[in-house]
Amino acid sequence: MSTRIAFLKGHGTENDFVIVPDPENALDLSPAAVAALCDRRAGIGGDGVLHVVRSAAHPEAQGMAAEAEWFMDYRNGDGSVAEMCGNGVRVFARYLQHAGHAAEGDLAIATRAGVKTVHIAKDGDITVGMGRARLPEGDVTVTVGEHSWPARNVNMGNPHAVAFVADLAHAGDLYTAPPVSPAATYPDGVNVEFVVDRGPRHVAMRVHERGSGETRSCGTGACAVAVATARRDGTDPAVTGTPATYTVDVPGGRLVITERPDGEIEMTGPAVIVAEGEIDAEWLAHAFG
Ligand SMILES: N[C@H](CCC[C@H](N)C(=O)O)C(=O)O
Repeated sequence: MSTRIAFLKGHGTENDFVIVPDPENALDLSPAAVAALCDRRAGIGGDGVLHVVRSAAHPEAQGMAAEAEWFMDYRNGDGSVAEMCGNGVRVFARYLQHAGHAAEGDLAIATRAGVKTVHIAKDGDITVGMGRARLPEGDVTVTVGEHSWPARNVNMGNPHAVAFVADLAHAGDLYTAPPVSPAATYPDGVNVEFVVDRGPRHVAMRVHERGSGETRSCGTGACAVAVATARRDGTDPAVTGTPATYTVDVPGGRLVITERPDGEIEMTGPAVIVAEGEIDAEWLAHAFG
């Protein structure tokens, strides 16, 4: 029998991930291997992979090792690398707790968008310090079939285009990436969110994620949506001097986003480890070429 590789399956508001613990960064997780793991028929299935590596063992995280012992090497389901994954950080923290590497309370996690502070609460919810949003000047345009909308360009470490629509059904089937123009705005692709109002400080969204397609939830996307909505509503905390908290309903559940007057954004939501098992290393090495 060939070597076995441990994995776990987890999700945060049904944004689901294959977790691959690899403290010494010994595995060669090629884009093809990631796509094989995420394949929902021939693999384990997931929107992405959380490769769990000690920061000191990864060239992109060594500089953060003094601050954060663990590095979330996040990959999208198509094998591409993304700067940040909000739901992924919560599930990553839950894995560290599950594996005995973290307890309730605060911990720091290294990511490609810098070190994120995480709080694991007694009630099980996890809060992530997501940092500040960047909102480059100028709207972009999102198109689905006959419909086009202006959209806010919001960067949460990764790129987002946030469009306010009258009905989430107008986003269509989201099987393919909605065209965003000018395309040059996002040379490396973009996550596209569609938003409707549900009440005061309460919205609902759908998302087409770069590298994963339509997902049931996007943590960085929910933050981008909350920030864009606060600008639309005139509740920008930097202007009002008071924090703005928005409830963001995603198809897979609910996230709560608070932006503070200093621009720092906190996201709170659930994270669940569903299963654990072993992968045949031979299969992974040859899956999908
Ligand atoms: N697809 C995203 C990364 C994952 C984001 C999402 N799953 C989240 O929870 O933030 C991108 O390529 O920027």
